Amino acid sequence: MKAAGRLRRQGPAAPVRLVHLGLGSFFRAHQAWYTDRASDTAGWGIAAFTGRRPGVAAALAAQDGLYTLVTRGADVDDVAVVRSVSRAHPSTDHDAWLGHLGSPDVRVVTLTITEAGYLRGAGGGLDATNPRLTADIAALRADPRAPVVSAPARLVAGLLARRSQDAGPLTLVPCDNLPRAGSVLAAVLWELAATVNPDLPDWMDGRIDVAETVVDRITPRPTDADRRAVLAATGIDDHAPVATEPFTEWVLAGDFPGGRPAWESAGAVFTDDVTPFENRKLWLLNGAHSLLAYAAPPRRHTTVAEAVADPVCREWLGEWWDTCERHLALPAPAVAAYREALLDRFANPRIRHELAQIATDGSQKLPARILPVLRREREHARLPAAAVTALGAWLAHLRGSGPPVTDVRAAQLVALAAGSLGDAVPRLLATLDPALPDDTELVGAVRAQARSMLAGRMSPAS
Ligand SMILES: NC(=O)c1ccc[n+]([C@@H]2O[C@H](COP(=O)([O-])OP(=O)(O)OC[C@H]3O[C@@H](n4cnc5c(N)ncnc54)[C@H](O)[C@@H]3O)[C@@H](O)[C@H]2O)c1
Ligand SMILES: O=P(O)(O)OC[C@@H](O)[C@@H](O)[C@H](O)[C@H](O)CO
Repeated sequence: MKAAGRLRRQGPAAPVRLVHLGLGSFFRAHQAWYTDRASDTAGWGIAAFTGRRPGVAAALAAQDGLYTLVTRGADVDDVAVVRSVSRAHPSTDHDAWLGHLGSPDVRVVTLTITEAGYLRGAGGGLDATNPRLTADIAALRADPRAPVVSAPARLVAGLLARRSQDAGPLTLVPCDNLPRAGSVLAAVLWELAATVNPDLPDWMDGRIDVAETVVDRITPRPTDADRRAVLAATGIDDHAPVATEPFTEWVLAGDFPGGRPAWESAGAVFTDDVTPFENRKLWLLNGAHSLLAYAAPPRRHTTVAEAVADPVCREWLGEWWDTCERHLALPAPAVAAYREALLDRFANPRIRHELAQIATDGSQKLPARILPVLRREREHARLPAAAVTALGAWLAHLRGSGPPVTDVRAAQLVALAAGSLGDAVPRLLATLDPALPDDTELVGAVRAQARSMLAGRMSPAS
């Protein structure tokens, strides 16, 4: 039997001019893919750093940064090697991080650190109660080169290194599913910079830009089956393949004073205002995902594709999308086309997107995906059934329905969810938005929904 091959680079990697933090699956299916496909890819190599665990960095480093992207259509796979990652580093390689951020060659930093990684507090600024963050602040005050762990502190450490080298303008591009992720990042970063070193924000002004962006490509966590599929298709034993869907979108707004790859040559769209795209994506796609993540497991579904094959789940989606549509500033035919395409994307039988993965960190996701539409509806005195279903299902989830709770605030949320449902509902809604418990009609409806789910009344209809 022929031995499996390994991925190796033939020529030199592109020079590092981009840095990425959060070397996970989505970055490899999206930002790295756009950079690989850009017309000037030869001039824009990426140094990518893991957020926490070193595994992917080690696997990629052993393959010279190369990996296979499997683009999984409803019928067939397209398999291609992505070459834009020039260096893959574990998060612990702090000297490499400071070296790249301090380099005048580096002009852009992209981020996928999850919604929780921004360490926002209730008011939108930094979560000053986060022990990781307070430890990082103390470390940076003592030594700007001290190894720090949280994403905002790593960025501030990198900016201190950049200032010491007078390395020129830099644009940060946060690619997480957050409304106005650029503003969110700027708020926490400038606040943290001021806390660590009072002179730093002045230096950052005018030198550090933060772009706004909308990213879209459904990319489930890779599995051993993906690795076997790549081996069967190519004869290569890729230790870090990623499988994704054919659809992809990247909308950006930013000046990029230090330059950037010609991402538009790979299909990215540059605009002045991402808001209409952002609302369409976060509400219609991510909102629907979160609705299904909590409401579909009690009907014994484990993936998005299974859920959308169920007429009851599709009816929830239809209700949710009708509700969102009232508040989208896009022409009706465009929204209709997006909805139709979304149903096909969700139904893709060859993308195994686990509802349990999407259910992670609901405390961070629901405020971005469900609450903006809910608030707009309440302003018109309407009680949107699909939003109530999502919130009731989340509450039921925190009381044991569906997959185990995985959330940065899991311990607190599970404790708040215990006891009488009547007390638990306002307590939990307050964690999403302190104003919600005052809406007695909403509280009553969410309570009834959670009760009905916990009583099993939403278990399989047939
Ligand atoms: N997977 C998708 O379909 C998709 C699509 C659009 C946007 N996104 C965004 O990308 C993010 C990552 O998704 P993924 O599929 O790559 O996940 P992943 O688990 O494959 O990778 C996540 C990366 O983020 C790092 N990370 C996690 N928590 C962190 C923290 N608190 N601070 C710093 N780094 C942290 C991890 O170490 C890892 O490198 C999502 O949370 C989402 O905001 C994902
Ligand atoms: O990646 P998360 O954890 O923020 O959310 C899970 C999914 O809703 C999300 O990844 C979507 O698949 C993605 O946003 C599609 O572009």
